[in-house]
Amino acid sequence: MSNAQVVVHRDGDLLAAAAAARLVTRMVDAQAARGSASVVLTGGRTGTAVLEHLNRNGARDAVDWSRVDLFWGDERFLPSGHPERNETQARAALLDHVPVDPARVHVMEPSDGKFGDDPEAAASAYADVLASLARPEDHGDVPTFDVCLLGVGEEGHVASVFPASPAVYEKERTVVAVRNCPKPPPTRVSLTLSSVRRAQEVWLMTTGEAKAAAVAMALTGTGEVQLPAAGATGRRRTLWLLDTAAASKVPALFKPPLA
Ligand SMILES: O=C1O[C@H](COP(=O)(O)O)[C@@H](O)[C@H](O)[C@H]1O
Repeated sequence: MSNAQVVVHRDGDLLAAAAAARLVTRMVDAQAARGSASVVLTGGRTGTAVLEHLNRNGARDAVDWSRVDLFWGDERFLPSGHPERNETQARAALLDHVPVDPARVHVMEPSDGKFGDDPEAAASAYADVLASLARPEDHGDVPTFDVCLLGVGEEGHVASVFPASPAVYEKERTVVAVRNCPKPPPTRVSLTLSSVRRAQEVWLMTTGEAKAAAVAMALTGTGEVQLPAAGATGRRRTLWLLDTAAASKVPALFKPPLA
C-alpha cells in the first residue's frame, strides 16, 4: 500500500462534497480524452452521500451523462426496487436526476430478475456484461474503469469481499456470488479484488472512528485476506478519502495536512 495517497477532510459531509467535485473533474477529463467515462459505484453511507452531493453540485452538468458507463462494485441480492439495493439508492441519489443512457447503466441483476433467486447466475451474467465491454487494450475480461469507488467496512471489507471469505481467495472469476455475509443482507453479488484492480483509480472513501482501525491496518501492510481493503488498489492511483475520525489511527507518515 506504499503508493496510496491519503486525503483527510474535516468531516463526512465535506468529504462527500469534495469527492463529488473530484469525480466530476475525473469524468470530464476522461470524456475529453476518450469520449466517454466509466465509473464503478459503491453502496453504503459514504458512497450514497457522494452521489447526493454530485446531484446538488452545479458542475454535474459539465459531464455528458449520455457518455458515461456506470457499474457497481457490489449489490445486495434483493428484489428490484428494494430500498436496501445499492442500485435503488444510487438511482434516488443521482441517476434519476441526470440524463444517463439506460443502456450504459450496468446493474447487477436483482433476486426477482431474469435469473430468479440465483445469485451465482446473476454474478455470471454480470461477468458476461463486463467481458462484452472489455476492449482488446484492456487485456482481459474486465474494462479498464476510470474510477472505482469503494466504501470500507469496519472489518475491512470492500464491495462485498469480506475478510477470509471465499470471495477474497477468488482468482479466476471476475464477479462472484457471496453468501453468508456477516453484514446484512446475507446474499450479495460482488466484483472480485482482481476486477477492482482493473480500475485506473480506486478511491476508498470512509468516515467515522469505527473505521479507523481497518483504515490504519490497510495502509500499514495487513494482507488482503485479513483485510480486503488492502487489496483494493488502482493501476495508476489508490486514493483514500477519509474524515478526521476514520484517519485517527493512520500513522503520521501518511497524513497530509487537513484538506
Ligand atoms: O454493504 C455495504 O457496505 C459497504 C460500506 O458501507 P458504509 O455504509 O459503511 O459506508 C459498501 O461499500 C458496500 O458497497 C455495501 O454493499
